[in-house]
Amino acid sequence: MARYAQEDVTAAEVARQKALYGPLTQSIRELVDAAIRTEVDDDTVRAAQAEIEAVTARLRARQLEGSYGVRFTPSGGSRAWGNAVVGTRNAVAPPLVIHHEESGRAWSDFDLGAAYEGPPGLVHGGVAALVLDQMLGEAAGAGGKPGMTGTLTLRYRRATPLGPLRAEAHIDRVEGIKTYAVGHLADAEGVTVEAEGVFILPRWARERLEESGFPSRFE
Ligand SMILES: CCCCCCCCCCCCCC(=O)SCCNC(=O)CCNC(=O)[C@H](O)C(C)(C)COP(=O)(O)OP(=O)(O)OC[C@H]1O[C@@H](n2cnc3c(N)ncnc32)[C@H](O)[C@@H]1OP(=O)(O)O
Repeated sequence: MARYAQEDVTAAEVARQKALYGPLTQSIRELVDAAIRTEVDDDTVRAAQAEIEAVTARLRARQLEGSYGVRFTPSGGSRAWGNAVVGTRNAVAPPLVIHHEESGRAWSDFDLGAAYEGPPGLVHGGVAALVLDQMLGEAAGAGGKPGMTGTLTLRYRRATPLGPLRAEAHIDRVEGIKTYAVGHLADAEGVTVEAEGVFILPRWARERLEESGFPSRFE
């Protein structure tokens, strides 16, 4: 079963894999967008489907048993390459590159295309929640206070258009194992969705931290 794991891998190997899988993931994103928007004839669609199935079979020739998990590297970094928002190997993830500040701040400029639509031309509310959950969690982690989302509250102030967007978050306050973070999603006109959440270091992590120095911050 996938979980948090410590792996013995060099920085050069991580870089090699990133250079290999990053472009693969981007190609699959392009494929998803193309499948939504194509207007080619039926035979071309069927031929494309057969080719995609052949590629899928090739990739399945050798694969992990479960999901990717989160892997800690000897240098103290971590890889969450299957993550639904930032995973390097996850084409379902919006292409989010998140920047951090140790003061407990995170932000990202990104573009959401046709694959993230809810109402016509607008970002799906669940996708906005997905992005903001991660963004608030990253702010908590950047401040050295990571946790699982306990409660996340969103206010959709106005519709978010597909296209270029910015998400920002910061730690509002810390109360022991509970980190309160706030943030928002914005388009060029200003804020569209506001979020606040509490991120809690779960009991099992607290116990492991006490026992074996489980990393208390992610890099
Ligand atoms: C450089 C930076 C990189 C950053 C990388 C990191 C990125 C990561 C980003 C990831 C982002 C995405 C992340 C994801 O997607 S995380 C996935 C979505 N979240 C979950 O699945 C969480 C499921 N729930 C749990 O695991 C547990 O219930 C948690 C961990 C939440 C608490 O279980 P625990 O066994 O520890 O709880 P406790 O009973 O000892 O209580 C402890 C305290 O907490 C208070 N409480 C309990 N539950 C809630 C609640 N639901 N809301 C508010 N408060 C709650 C409780 O009253 C008590 O407070 P107090 O009475 O002491 O005051």
